[in-house]
Amino acid sequence: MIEATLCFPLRDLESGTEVLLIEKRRGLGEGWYNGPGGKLETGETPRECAVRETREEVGLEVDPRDLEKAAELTFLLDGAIHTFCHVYRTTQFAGEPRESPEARPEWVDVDDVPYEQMWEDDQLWLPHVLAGETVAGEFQFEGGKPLDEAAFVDHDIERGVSFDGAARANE
Ligand SMILES: Nc1[nH]c(=O)nc2c1ncn2[C@H]1C[C@H](O)[C@@H](COP(=O)(O)OP(=O)(O)OP(=O)(O)O)O1
Repeated sequence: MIEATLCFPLRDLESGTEVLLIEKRRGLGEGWYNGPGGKLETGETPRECAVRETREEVGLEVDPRDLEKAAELTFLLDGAIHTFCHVYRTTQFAGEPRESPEARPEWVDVDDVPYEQMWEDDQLWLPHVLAGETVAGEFQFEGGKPLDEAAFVDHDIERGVSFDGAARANE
């Protein structure tokens, strides 16, 4: 099982709230929009991974304490857990987004997210994450690897979950 993260930086403008998305240039979901993120490295906590990936992919500095846990997503492929993903949002960050070999960053109005150019499951959970809610979701894919070529067949979503338990405070 792969453990991974996604991070959604948010900024408030007079015109509304924007989220920093990336157009992914390589790896799983290449060519699609997502948040900065990636796989945990050995010995790393999910928060540390989200901070590192956000720095590596778009050059923003985030303090792990400013990351708000927004979702836990389980992606199953042919009945087995393929990826467990920790999702964070933050309104606190330093620096200006810049391109990297992995990602092209783009600020997007939260009401104008390009769901048709994203993982099919994103439209089911990301609107809640961007609205400040918490989500636990399970998403089933079928048809063999890789996950981004498999068919999205079923899902189960719980909203308003708590991630504040002592054991999970640092996740
Ligand atoms: N169904 C799905 N919906 C979604 O929104 N993001 C998904 C997803 N399945 C995987 N991801 C994300 C989670 C994680 O951020 C990323 C993992 O992709 P990769 O395995 O290609 O890792 P990356 O290459 O981005 O990371 P590193 O290799 O660790 O730099 O894809």
